[in-house]
Amino acid sequence: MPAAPKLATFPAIRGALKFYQICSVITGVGLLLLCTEMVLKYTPLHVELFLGGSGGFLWFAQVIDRGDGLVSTGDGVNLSLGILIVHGWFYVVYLFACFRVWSLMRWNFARFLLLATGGVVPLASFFLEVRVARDVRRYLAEPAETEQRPVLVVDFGAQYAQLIARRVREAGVYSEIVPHTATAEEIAAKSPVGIILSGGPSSVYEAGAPSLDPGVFDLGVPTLGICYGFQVMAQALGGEVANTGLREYGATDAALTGSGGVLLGGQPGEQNVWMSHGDQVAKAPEGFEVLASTAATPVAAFGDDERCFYGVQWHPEVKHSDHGQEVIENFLHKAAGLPADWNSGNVIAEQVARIREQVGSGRVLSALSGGVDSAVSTALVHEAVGDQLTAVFVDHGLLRKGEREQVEQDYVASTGVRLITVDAREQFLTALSGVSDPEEKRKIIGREFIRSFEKVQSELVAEAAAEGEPIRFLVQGTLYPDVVESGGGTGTANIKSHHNVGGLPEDLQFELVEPLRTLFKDEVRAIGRELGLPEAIVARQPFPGPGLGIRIVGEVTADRLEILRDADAIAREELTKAGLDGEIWQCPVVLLADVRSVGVQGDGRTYGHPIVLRPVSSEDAMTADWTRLPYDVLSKISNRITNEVRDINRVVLDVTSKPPGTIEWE
Ligand SMILES: Nc1ncnc2c1ncn2[C@@H]1O[C@H](COP(=O)(O)OP(=O)(O)OP(=O)(O)O)[C@@H](O)[C@H]1O
Ligand SMILES: O=c1[nH]c(=O)c2[nH+]cn([C@@H]3O[C@H](COP(=O)(O)O)[C@@H](O)[C@H]3O)c2[nH]1
Ligand SMILES: NC(=O)CC[C@H](N)C(=O)O
Repeated sequence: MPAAPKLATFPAIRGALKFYQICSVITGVGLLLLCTEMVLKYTPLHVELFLGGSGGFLWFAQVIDRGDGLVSTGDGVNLSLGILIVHGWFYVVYLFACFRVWSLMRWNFARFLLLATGGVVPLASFFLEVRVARDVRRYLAEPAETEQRPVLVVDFGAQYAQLIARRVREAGVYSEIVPHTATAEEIAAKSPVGIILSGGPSSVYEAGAPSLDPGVFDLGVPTLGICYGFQVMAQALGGEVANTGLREYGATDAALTGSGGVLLGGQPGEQNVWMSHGDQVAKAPEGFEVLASTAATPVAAFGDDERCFYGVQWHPEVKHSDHGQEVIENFLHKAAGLPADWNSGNVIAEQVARIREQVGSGRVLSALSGGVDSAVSTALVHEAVGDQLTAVFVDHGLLRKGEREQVEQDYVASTGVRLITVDAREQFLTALSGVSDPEEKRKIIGREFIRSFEKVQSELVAEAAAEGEPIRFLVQGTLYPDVVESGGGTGTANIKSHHNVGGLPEDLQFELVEPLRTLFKDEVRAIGRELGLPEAIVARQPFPGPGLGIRIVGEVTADRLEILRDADAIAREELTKAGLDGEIWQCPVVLLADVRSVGVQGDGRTYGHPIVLRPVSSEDAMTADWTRLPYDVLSKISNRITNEVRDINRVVLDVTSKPPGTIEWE
């Protein structure tokens, strides 16, 4: 079955259905008239209907068969001929109406051909119209019942849009992010139960600053503005935003005005909030009550209970705001009245339904790396479509020691999914030969991944001798941070092209199935546990898809890979032995292959490469800190690597947080 239509197309689908229904009735009636006209003309009756002329207002004139064809004898307007011409032309309009519904609904081509028969088979258009209207209406009505209605986070290019969405989900309410360019109609089509306007780097009064379709404020949806979003709200609703020269960055004391209203009620009158702004709301819009202020910002929070509009100048989504999560929860539960009923169980039910709808009876390949993300996405799709799924693991030669065997044994043993391993070591190494630019490496790896999946799909099709129909769907364990870092947010910079997002080739033929695309790793782990995946898989530390390829600074060669693989195995073994696996997020081991330093080993001079240890702690990989590992563990790792791994004479520790560094070196 073709892909499911997008929510944003719902208004267009409704319009197209109405147009199609009108056209169906006209075409159906036209066709019946045409049939009647033909019966009258071509059966022994041999008459045609005329308007005006010698026979009166409406009359039948004989048609004479002269042997070489039928000849009209009437004068006036030949209605029979008119019906024929009008129906012919209107059939073109009818086909267009069918095409519109068909393409918006993304039905298959056979269905279009069926709809087209409505204009040539008597009565068919009436039956088809009933079927189409029922199917489309059922589809339009379904999401409200089966899909979670979201709180939409409108992204104004914020660093923290994803963090806001995450905090909302932590409060037990489903949340999605939309760009600020979304129109009121597109937002309405998602049936949001709340809207949160994010922060952003611009100033609302500057020309070209990101703005919001003013119609969004007329949708009657409870709305909370944060920082830039607070200022957008103030400006759009008749307040004033100005640059007074007073700025606040970091920890700031805020004082509630009175009880703080619904938004801040129950919180201490004086509290520490985290600010990051240079502009401020100089005047709250009509109907709003000021709820808090700081020394530099008289209007630091406001609310209009009647319209359920609220705003705060500070960032309640960051942990540094002492009562931040309470602000978000007050907005969601008390102001907007939303229950805390979203959890990983809902995600499973919803995603399973969505996947079934998207994939239908088609066959699916799932890119399985053995990591948490792909293990969970594969398990979800397996739950949805069972044996239609085949998992594919690519051994690209950039894996760690023992990884291939682990994936082949662990995953298959615990899930029973059919797994195909592709040996693409040669292919990847050849493609990477001579390349040392990180982005170029990532793009090559992304492309070779897809080429490997394409190879498997043609082999599978050939194996099943399956009417030659290609496998169109490819499952990837893409998470939200992969999308954002690849520049997939609105106005967000491309930090690095994650192979599964920004590194995909332009000629990609697969339709992607990415059920985890809006989620963070810890949310994905919760879903994995809910699906019954073993802890050994769910708790695995992340390992990037491009593997050791982006941990060799310099050209990737078989020899360098072997060195890095040995060093990595030692670091992992010692960290596990010391019981530190649960404490760190991951510990990339990086080979500075294009760097050499002088050393002394066995009384002789060495000129070897350094290895970098990068242990990091993180909540979601969007930010990270370097992990303070015990010295004796570091010392053990360093000793073993310099002793046991050839060509390595130095081990260094990376003590950079993210930002400014990223977790991986490339
Ligand atoms: N060797 C591989 N074979 C097949 N697919 C892969 C491979 N490596 C990565 N992928 C695909 O790319 C996606 C992104 O990789 P990524 O490393 O972010 O996720 P992961 O490996 O599943 O999980 P984790 O980040 O926890 O290691 C994976 O979810 C998977 O779909
Ligand atoms: O599947 C992936 N494909 C990639 O191209 C990629 N690059 C980084 N990572 C992993 O993502 C997290 C954040 O890494 P960075 O701070 O280096 O961006 C860390 O957990 C990294 O290991 C990747 N995962
Ligand atoms: N963090 C923000 O949203 C900042 C908003 C705006 N640019 C200001 O400086 O006030």
